[in-house]
Amino acid sequence: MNKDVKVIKVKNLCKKFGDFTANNNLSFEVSKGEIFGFLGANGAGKTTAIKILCGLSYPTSGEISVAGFDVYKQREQLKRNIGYMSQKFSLYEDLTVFENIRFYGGIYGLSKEVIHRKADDLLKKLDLQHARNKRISSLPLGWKQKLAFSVAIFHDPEIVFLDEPTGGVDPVTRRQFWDLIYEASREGITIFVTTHYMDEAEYCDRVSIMVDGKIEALDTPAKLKEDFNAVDMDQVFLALARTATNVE
Ligand SMILES: Nc1ncnc2c1ncn2[C@@H]1O[C@H](COP(=O)(O)OP(=O)(O)OP(=O)(O)O)[C@@H](O)[C@H]1O
Repeated sequence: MNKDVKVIKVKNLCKKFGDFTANNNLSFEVSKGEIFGFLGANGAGKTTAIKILCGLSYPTSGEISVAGFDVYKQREQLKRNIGYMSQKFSLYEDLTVFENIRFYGGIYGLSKEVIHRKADDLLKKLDLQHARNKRISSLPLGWKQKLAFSVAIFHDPEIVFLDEPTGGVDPVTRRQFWDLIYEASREGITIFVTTHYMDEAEYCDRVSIMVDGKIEALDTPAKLKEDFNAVDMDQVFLALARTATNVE
């Protein structure tokens, strides 16, 4: 990780839907190659913030740049320099493995030659050569997710946004998925990930925890555990949720 290079800069981000404030004055920075966990209970405001960081929705106010691009004025450049994967939006089930790779590679403007070369390398790395011409719908969920992640970074983006990428898969497959995340991070890709699995929160370099639209804690998992006198991230998370309930 290169701590000097900040690839995400967020200052006083607010997002309102009418009278309701979904993101309340968020400020944070993410370094190049960092694995940044973006946690919060259901409805805390994570997806709202991710949509803004991906250039899909405008903030109500705040200064935000992603991969060096302004989220108000440079949305198209921003989108070309990021990758995105979620549990819901992922690969086309009716297309084959290779057709999906070719489709996404084409969207990002990669040439036919580059797509073929990189697809060969990718399928070899994932040990999925035999599945090249199989429809996505016929693959196990764990393979789909690894493939979806690899496709999301196929165009070598600066940052990849992962919105609950491992929902519904078993712990062993999730661990393998995280090996791919570590590898991408070592290659300099910044990882911005949301998850409801607290063991995954432990794998992050830093974690922010949002409660009711506000970031209530942000640090390394080790420091958060120390601050909250907790044995694991589950306890940290619960302590914050409890504080929020008491305030109400
Ligand atoms: N377009 C919208 N109009 C009005 N309210 C919205 C809109 N989008 C989101 N919200 C509200 O903003 C709050 C935050 O939603 P958001 O989807 O960002 O939460 P989340 O942390 O991603 O939750 P989850 O973990 O369930 O995905 C919720 O109360 C939601 O109902």
